[in-house]
Amino acid sequence: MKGRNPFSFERLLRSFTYAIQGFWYAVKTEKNFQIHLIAALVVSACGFAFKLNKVEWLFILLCIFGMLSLELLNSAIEKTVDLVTDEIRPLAKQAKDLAAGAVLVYAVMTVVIGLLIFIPKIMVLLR
Ligand SMILES: Nc1ncnc2c1ncn2[C@@H]1O[C@H](COP(=O)(O)OP(=O)(O)OP(=O)(O)O)[C@@H](O)[C@H]1O
Repeated sequence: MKGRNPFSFERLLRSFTYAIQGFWYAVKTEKNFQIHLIAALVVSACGFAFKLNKVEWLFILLCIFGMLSLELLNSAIEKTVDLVTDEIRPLAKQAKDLAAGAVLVYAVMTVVIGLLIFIPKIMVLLR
């Protein structure tokens, strides 16, 4: 059937375009996402400055891209909740706070990984 092929190149390209639009919307409008992007750039610069090895880069990349992805999902959940209701409702609060909790849990992990990787290198510099 015409237009129904799930593997068509146009369909794939269209989905990719929508994803880029979502990413760009977050870059332009979402304050927390902008903060995470700046943090990602700073951490990457530190990674190059401290000449991280391949395994350290893998962990840093997982932290950076995982954090950015979760932040996008969190924003999507916030928008969905706002779409469903503009009234104060306990379920709306729970949904938003749970999504924010997911970001927090991952953020704690990224901070711990960042400290484990960078603190020994900073100590060597300070010796
Ligand atoms: N419709 C709602 N009903 C009940 N509580 C809500 C509702 N919308 C938001 N809240 C709660 O109010 C608090 C602030 O929500 P808000 O959406 O302003 O989040 P925020 O952290 O300021 O997010 P951002 O600044 O990223 O938009 C959160 O605890 C959230 O769960």
